[in-house]
Amino acid sequence: MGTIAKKPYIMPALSEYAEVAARLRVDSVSLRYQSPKGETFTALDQVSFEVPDQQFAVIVGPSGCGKSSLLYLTAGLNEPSDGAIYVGGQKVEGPGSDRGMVFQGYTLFPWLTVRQNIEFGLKRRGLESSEINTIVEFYLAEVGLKKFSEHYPKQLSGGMMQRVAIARALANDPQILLMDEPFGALDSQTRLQMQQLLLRVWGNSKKTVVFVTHDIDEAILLADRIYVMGARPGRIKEILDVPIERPRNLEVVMEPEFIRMKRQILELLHDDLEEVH
Ligand SMILES: Nc1ncnc2c1ncn2[C@@H]1O[C@H](COP(=O)(O)OP(=O)(O)OP(=O)(O)O)[C@@H](O)[C@H]1O
Repeated sequence: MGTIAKKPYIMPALSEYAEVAARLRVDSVSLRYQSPKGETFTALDQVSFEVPDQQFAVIVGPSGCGKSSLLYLTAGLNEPSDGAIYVGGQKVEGPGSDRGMVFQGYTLFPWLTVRQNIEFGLKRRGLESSEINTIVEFYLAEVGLKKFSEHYPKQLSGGMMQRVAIARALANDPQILLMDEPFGALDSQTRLQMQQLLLRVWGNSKKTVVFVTHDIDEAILLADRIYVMGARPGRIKEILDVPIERPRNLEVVMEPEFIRMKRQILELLHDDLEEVH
């Protein structure tokens, strides 16, 4: 008797840690589509993974493995048949401004100028006009479009439009940026420039990014971690950390580690193709 025991520090359960540390948590997500004939097609089967805060996650996989479906579910544009997705610990139950989206098709409002496109979400959120101005000026400079602020989308190149889309998404200060083949429609030169721009902007904003691509070079150049998917049904086959130092420039493709990873990913994708045939 006598000494009063100090109240012990109780460690949060592991799952609580996971929710705090993981900006995105995909928990046993399955997605089934119904064909017009009533047949069920499993697009995603029990997919589970986490993306830690501030990480650049890249999803690669063969065509039809469910990469876009996964992003749409995370965006809240579709609902999983089973399982759940959490962003910042909150279950996704519909679209929300906590998730910024940049997709391949140019999704700018054609009737609004570059400036108006970027400020659109900020106005809707009711921010003061001086604050809106500061944010818009910052992101115009970030993506190098200050001189084009009064242009309309049809006056811009594809790369410039995607720069506006990135600025617009980041201006809303989302928890996570979802990017579905954002550079897929660009010529190879512009694509390389956009990759460097994105790395610079991401380095400054340190947002969590989930980026879908077919391009293995692009995946290794950008990612902290690569999620390799397999098809039929869509699932995560392998999660690979990219142990290449940042900042990364185009020369990185010559590094032995880059070549080793590229070979590893190609083998994983090749296995998947063989499983189908
Ligand atoms: N609305 C839908 N109804 C039925 N099936 C669908 C629907 N949307 C997608 N699918 C199917 O689900 C699977 C996954 O599609 P998804 O577009 O997510 O794949 P993906 O990996 O992004 O493909 P890609 O790389 O070719 O864009 C495909 O087989 C596709 O045909």
